[in-house]
Amino acid sequence: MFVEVERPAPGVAVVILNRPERLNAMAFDVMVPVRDQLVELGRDNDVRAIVLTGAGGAFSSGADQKSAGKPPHADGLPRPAYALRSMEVLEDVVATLRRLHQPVIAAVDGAAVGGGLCLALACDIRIASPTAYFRAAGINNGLTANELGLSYLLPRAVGTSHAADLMFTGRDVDADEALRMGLVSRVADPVVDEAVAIGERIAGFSQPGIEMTKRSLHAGIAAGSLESYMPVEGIGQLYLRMLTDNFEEAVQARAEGRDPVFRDDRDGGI
Ligand SMILES: C/C=C/C(=O)SCCNC(=O)CCNC(=O)[C@H](O)C(C)(C)COP(=O)(O)OP(=O)(O)OC[C@H]1O[C@@H](n2cnc3c(N)ncnc32)[C@H](O)[C@@H]1OP(=O)(O)O
Repeated sequence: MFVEVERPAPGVAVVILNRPERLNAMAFDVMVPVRDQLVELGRDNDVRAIVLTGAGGAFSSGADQKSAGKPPHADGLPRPAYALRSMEVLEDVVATLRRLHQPVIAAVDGAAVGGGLCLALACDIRIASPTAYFRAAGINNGLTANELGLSYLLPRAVGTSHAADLMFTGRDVDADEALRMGLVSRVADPVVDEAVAIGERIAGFSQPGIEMTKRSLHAGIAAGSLESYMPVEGIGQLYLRMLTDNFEEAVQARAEGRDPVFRDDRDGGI
């Protein structure tokens, strides 16, 4: 199996790209099962946070340049249509990461190159090991550096100046520089343990609170204007306020000097 799923702590699943001999390159027999596993975990209400990582000291070296294999349902297609199907498989993984209810934490060790960088960017949180490095590699391959949403995701993560630097130069960014530019939020060793600890913390909060926060975060990043967006965000806050007692519990717990215990089922759901 080129994909492993582990459950190291309550509420936390770890999805591991597992083809270390190719630095977890994104062949179809890796990425189709990754997509399927993510969809499966998205339907599992006991999974409150997901960690995405790679086996053997690499996150992913991007598109498989040796033997990517065949995308599903592409037999007999002319070359341009075949190429489109191939991209769609990889794009679907990026879109799935974003669509999941649960926050996804990329735990990057070693290479996050080309499509591997895009996978990390599609996650909600990125953390790096001290030996992680990142490269927008399209340009190094004589192509464009626009792939799998990179030109959407990267400027939103690090700003246009850093994004342009990385996309036009194809240079490597090490973990410390990635931290400085905001490409990752932490450098930690062992990186997966840190990611699981973040997942456990997330799993302790209100489930709809976390889900709504993920929705709001990404809607906010993509919103056209602050003034049109604030009411949308506010409705999310009110929705939680009206449908749970969590806010009252948080205030009460603070007054009593204890940790709050959140319950999300006052009205038995919607
Ligand atoms: C839509 C998406 C588009 C894209 O993703 S475009 C980007 C595609 N990816 C790349 O251009 C990266 C290609 N790989 C590299 O540049 C280097 O690798 C690295 C910098 C990532 C790592 O270098 P080092 O640490 O020296 O390792 P190593 O000896 O080059 O690789 C170890 C084994 O892994 C295989 N491998 C590495 N990357 C890929 C890949 N992308 N596709 C298939 N195999 C790969 C190699 O060949 C080799 O294997 P062997 O020892 O048998 O020669």
